[in-house]
Amino acid sequence: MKRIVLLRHGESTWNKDNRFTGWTDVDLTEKGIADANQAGTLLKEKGFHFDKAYTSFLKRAVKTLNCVLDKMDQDWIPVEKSWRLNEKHYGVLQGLNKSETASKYGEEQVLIWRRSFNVAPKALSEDDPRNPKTDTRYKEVPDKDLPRTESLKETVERILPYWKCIIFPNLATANELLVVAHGNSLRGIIKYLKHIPDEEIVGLNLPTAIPYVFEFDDDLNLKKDYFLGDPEEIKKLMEAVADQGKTTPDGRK
Ligand SMILES: O=C(O)[C@H](O)COP(=O)(O)O
Repeated sequence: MKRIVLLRHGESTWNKDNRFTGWTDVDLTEKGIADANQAGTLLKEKGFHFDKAYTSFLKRAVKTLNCVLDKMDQDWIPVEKSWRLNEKHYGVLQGLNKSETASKYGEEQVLIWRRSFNVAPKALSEDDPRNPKTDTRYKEVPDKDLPRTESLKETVERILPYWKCIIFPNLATANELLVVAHGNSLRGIIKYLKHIPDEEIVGLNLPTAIPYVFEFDDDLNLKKDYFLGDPEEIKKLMEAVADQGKTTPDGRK
């Protein structure tokens, strides 16, 4: 049996503030660090031994990975970072509060921006200081590949070459791989792995720092997938993520 664990980063400062983040490079909160440490402890308890780990160019994912590996005493394993594992680019929504955006444009519209497959938010203008072309970390990436906004479809299109050519082929020799990334970049990978139809992906919300295990047989066919943790608790966490796009995200009337 071979396993790949997908892990969304721990709580970030903009998760806490309920802001659209995308490619903005915000840090983990104290809680986010604690969440990441807890995920590492759980993975260690469950006996995982990763051959290699992958993460994005964004510090909330990189730091989560570092916490996890430290808790597992596996700091030494090879780690590869790729811009292709970055979060979905949220265009001009980046920095806006999700509830305030729902009050202004409606919850339905925010759901489309957050969870639909085909719709992308309005793109950053070329002269916007947040345009990734001005960020030195992406200097090796051809400008045509650098997003100013993305739908989930476009996010999947930039991730899949990396998944198919770099990550997945490793399972031929490795037994266990870890991928630490983001809510929507991981939704894209999960959609691909589980053949989730476009119209059903809207219902998938990933909680922060909960390991999601994918088991493959020796012919690399997917056999089983499951979250590590209490199913009731995970369901509540997923609902809370979905509710972030409501006008009253904490359930107040
Ligand atoms: O970019 C973001 O805002 C988060 O990483 C994911 O947000 P979402 O759950 O609103 O897509």
